[in-house]
Amino acid sequence: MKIAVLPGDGIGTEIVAEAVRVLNVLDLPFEMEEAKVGGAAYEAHGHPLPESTLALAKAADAILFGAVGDWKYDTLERRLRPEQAILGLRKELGLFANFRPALCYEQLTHASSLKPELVAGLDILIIRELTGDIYFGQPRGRRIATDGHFPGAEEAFDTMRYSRPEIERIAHVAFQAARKRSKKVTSVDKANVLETFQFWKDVVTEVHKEYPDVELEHMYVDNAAMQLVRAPKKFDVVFTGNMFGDILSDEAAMLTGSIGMLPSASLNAQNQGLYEPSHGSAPDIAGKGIANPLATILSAAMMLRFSLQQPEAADRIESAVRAVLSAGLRTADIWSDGTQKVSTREMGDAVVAAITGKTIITKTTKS
Ligand SMILES: NC(=O)C1=CN([C@@H]2O[C@H](COP(=O)(O)OP(=O)(O)OC[C@H]3O[C@@H](n4cnc5c(N)ncnc54)[C@H](O)[C@@H]3O)[C@@H](O)[C@H]2O)C=CC1
Ligand SMILES: CC(C)CC(=O)C(=O)O
Ligand SMILES: [Mg+2]
Repeated sequence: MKIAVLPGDGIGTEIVAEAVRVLNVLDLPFEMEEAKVGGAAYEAHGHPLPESTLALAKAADAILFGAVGDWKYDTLERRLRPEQAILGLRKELGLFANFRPALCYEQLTHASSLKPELVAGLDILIIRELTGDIYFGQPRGRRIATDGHFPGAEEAFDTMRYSRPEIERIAHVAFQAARKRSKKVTSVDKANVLETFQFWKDVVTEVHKEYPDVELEHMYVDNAAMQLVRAPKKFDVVFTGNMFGDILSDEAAMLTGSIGMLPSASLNAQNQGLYEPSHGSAPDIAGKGIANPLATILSAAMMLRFSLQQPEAADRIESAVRAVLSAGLRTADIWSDGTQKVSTREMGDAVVAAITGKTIITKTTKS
């Protein structure tokens, strides 16, 4: 089982180190190889996604990814910016299906910014199309406007587009995922304004005919953003395009307590996958040792289940995460009165201890 390990930038290196330690105690025949990506790769090789990193990712059974980006690269020309590495990997590997499960662990009900009763027991799955939409559409650029409100002025433009096969294949993923859950899909669009999303809605409605056992509702994205914080438990599978999914998944993260709790899997048609937390490189807390590694550790569990056919090992990781939360350990982002604040490393130590059957060290057990 070959795993490409791409930590990236900022907290990426800190959180991936913990996920790798967790994988290492599972006693499975992993072959892990690490490579630079994002700003780190730009510094070392002059490009955020060097050929060698891409080749490693392509040859691997699965990829464990941290995060890329830092404010200091924001003035680079776009093709050299760290974010192009993750976009490039998604495109080059055809990782069109992004799964972002948002689970509110019972121990974290009070860590959410919403009232506990709104999030207790929350278990929704965001399915986001990942290789199309305005993030990849061409043409894009800057030019002098020849029409519009200010002819002759500088302007910038991007292209939102989806083809029928792109929508069909991700719709099948969403309906099939819903079949394994509560059999309800909410397709989120902006069909009232955008032609791309009227087409999305039409195609999703057609594909739905093959899944009569699954309930389909359509919702405009502005309403979906509101309903997610009004009554999130009414959703089961939230299914949407690349940009809306990006935004709604960060919103959903807060239902679970923190963006540091939201794992993700990005799969291609061959079930090869890239596994990463849903958050970014968090330059504001990088190097402080306080980032929450659980989203990355839970992404490693998804990797074991989705790409490496090791469901029992995935269960072991997920049970260990529950155990450390039950023991009261919290990184700063999910800390509340009465719980014990721990560092990134200590959280990793605790998950490792829980997996290996050792006592999870808390302040209470120490004294
Ligand atoms: N897949 C990727 O590699 C992504 C990269 N980015 C990049 O990351 C950089 C920072 O972007 P932001 O908009 O600030 O988003 P971000 O997700 O990195 O951070 C947003 C906020 O959440 C906090 N946060 C994120 N992860 C955390 C964790 N594990 N534990 C505790 N707190 C955590 C941060 O401290 C920050 O306050 C940018 O360069 C951006 O382009 C952003 C999203 C995804
Ligand atoms: C850096 C972006 C391309 C990625 C992002 O925000 C995401 O996938 O959630
Ligand atoms: Mg995002």
